[in-house]
Amino acid sequence: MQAVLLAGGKGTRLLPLTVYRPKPMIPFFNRPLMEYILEALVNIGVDEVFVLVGYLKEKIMEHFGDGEEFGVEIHYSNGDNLKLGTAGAIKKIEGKIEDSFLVASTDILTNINFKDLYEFHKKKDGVATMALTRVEDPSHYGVAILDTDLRIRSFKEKPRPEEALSNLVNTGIYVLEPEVFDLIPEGKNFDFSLHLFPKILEEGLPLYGYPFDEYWNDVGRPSTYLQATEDAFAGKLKLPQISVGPLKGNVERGGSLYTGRKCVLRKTRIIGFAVLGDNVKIGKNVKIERSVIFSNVVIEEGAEIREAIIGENVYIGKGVVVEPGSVIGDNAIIEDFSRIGANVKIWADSRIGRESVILPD
Ligand SMILES: CC(=O)N[C@H]1[C@@H](OP(=O)(O)O)O[C@H](CO)[C@@H](O)[C@@H]1O
Repeated sequence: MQAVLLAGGKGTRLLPLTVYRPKPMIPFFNRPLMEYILEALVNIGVDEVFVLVGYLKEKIMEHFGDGEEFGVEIHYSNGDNLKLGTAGAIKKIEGKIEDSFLVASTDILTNINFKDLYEFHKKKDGVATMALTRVEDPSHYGVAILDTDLRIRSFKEKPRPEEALSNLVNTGIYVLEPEVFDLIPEGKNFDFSLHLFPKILEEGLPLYGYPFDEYWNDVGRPSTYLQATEDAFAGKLKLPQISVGPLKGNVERGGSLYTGRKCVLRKTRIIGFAVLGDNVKIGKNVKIERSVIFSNVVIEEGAEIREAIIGENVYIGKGVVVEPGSVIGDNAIIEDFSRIGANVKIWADSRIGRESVILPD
């Protein structure tokens, strides 16, 4: 079975974490995000994957290589997929697709049953099937309206609240028939949601919706990334090969901890959860609340990190306070007793001198 992974986007909403890594390489429980979806596809028998790369593609190609390590044959598309849009980029692999194929974004975490989705598509026999989930606020997504046979009757990308006629939204997961290639123009910017699906509907071709109840989260924003982390600890999002459990050792009780290799923690107070990458060194009396800290980070005595994401190779000095919603880019140095206010993004490679206060706009 063949699949296509969309991995070329710039990940703007996750800046500054995407300054030096593309979104599919953002660590989630210390593994690149894309590994989870790749593994789920391999588990249902996908044996050939085309990864459509663009922004910082070398990082993805270096990590996933020819796919052997992941039990799958991986090919990468060349060229500038950013200009072509999601659907325009798949046009390039037209000649290589033999049968119905799965397409998925790489910035999502989901427990969707891909096998069931694929079988649904085969049974309905449409030209495309879009996997759908229910959300409270559909205005950030593509919204579908289904008839009783689950055929999509209308689809609107990011509608205004008054235009959103359902709360069933596009999850960025599709099954397509090779005939959709005929609808995609060559070398032109063409997007799945903005162009391809509207065109399928316009031409009166059968497009089906597959609503599912299993976990799905778009981790393209810092808040949804932290929410997915919490959901994994709560067991709502099931992560294969990763067991997340309650605190052990000399870490104070009260929160959940997941660490990579070679981490050193002293008396650390965890509130909610903390996820650490490899080689994170944490000084005495540090307080971490509902935060994710990437690899090679040092956090000195008495610092307080609340609801934040801390990039790789960051140094956090003594008594520093990082307030909720903040994101600290790779290699940043935050010197002793500084305060990073709520929702502040500290750019990669920044240096914040001691006792500084960085406030939101
Ligand atoms: C233009 C486009 O591809 N829009 C998709 C896509 O939105 P982004 O804002 O591009 O992430 O992913 C959403 C699911 O995460 C989906 O609901 C929407 O239809």
